[in-house]
Amino acid sequence: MTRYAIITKEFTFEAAHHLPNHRGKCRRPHGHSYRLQISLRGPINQTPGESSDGMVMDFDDLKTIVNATILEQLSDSVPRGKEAQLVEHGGLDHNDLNALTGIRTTAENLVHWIWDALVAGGVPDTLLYRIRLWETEKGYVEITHAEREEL
Ligand SMILES: Nc1nc2c(c(=O)[nH]1)N=C([C@H](O)[C@H](O)COP(=O)(O)OP(=O)(O)OP(=O)(O)O)CN2
Ligand SMILES: [Zn+2]
Repeated sequence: MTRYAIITKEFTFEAAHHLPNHRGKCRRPHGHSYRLQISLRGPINQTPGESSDGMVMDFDDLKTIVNATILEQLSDSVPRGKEAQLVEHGGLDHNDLNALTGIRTTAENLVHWIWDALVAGGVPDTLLYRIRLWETEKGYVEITHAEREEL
C-alpha cells in the first residue's frame, strides 16, 4: 500500500521591498525578516536500502533545491524583473525584491512568485502542497493548489 505524507521545511531570509502607491508606511523602502515554509505532499519512498527510504524527500535535498532556486540564487529558468540586472546576483536573501522579481511585492504576490519559481526550477507542481510566507511575526499568507486555480 502506498502511504503519503506532507513534509515541511522552514527558511528565513532578509530582504528589502516597497509597495508603490500603498496608503501607509509600506510605500517607502523597508525590510523584513521573512519566514518561509515550503510543504510537499507525496508518496513515502519504500525502497529498503536507499538513503531516502521512508521519506517523501530528504529534508536536506529540499533545503538544497530551495536555496539554489530562490533564496541564495535564482535558477536560470526563473523570470526576473526588468531591473534585476541592477541588483547583485543572488536570490531573494539580502536583496531588493522589487528589482529582482519585477512584481508588486505583496506577500500574496510573492508566494505565487515563489511557487512559480520552484516549479521553473524543477520541483514538480504535483509535489508542492502549500507555501506560507510570514512578512512580520503576526502576518502571513499561504497558498495551496486551490489558490493556484484560475476561475
Ligand atoms: N494583505 C497585505 N497587506 C499588507 C502587505 C501585504 O503584503 N499583504 N504588506 C504590507 C507592508 O509590506 C508592511 O511592511 C507590513 O505591514 P503591517 O503588517 O501593517 O506592518 P506592521 O509592522 O504594523 O506589522 P505587525 O505584524 O503588526 O507587527 C502592508 N499590508
Ligand atoms: Zn513590507
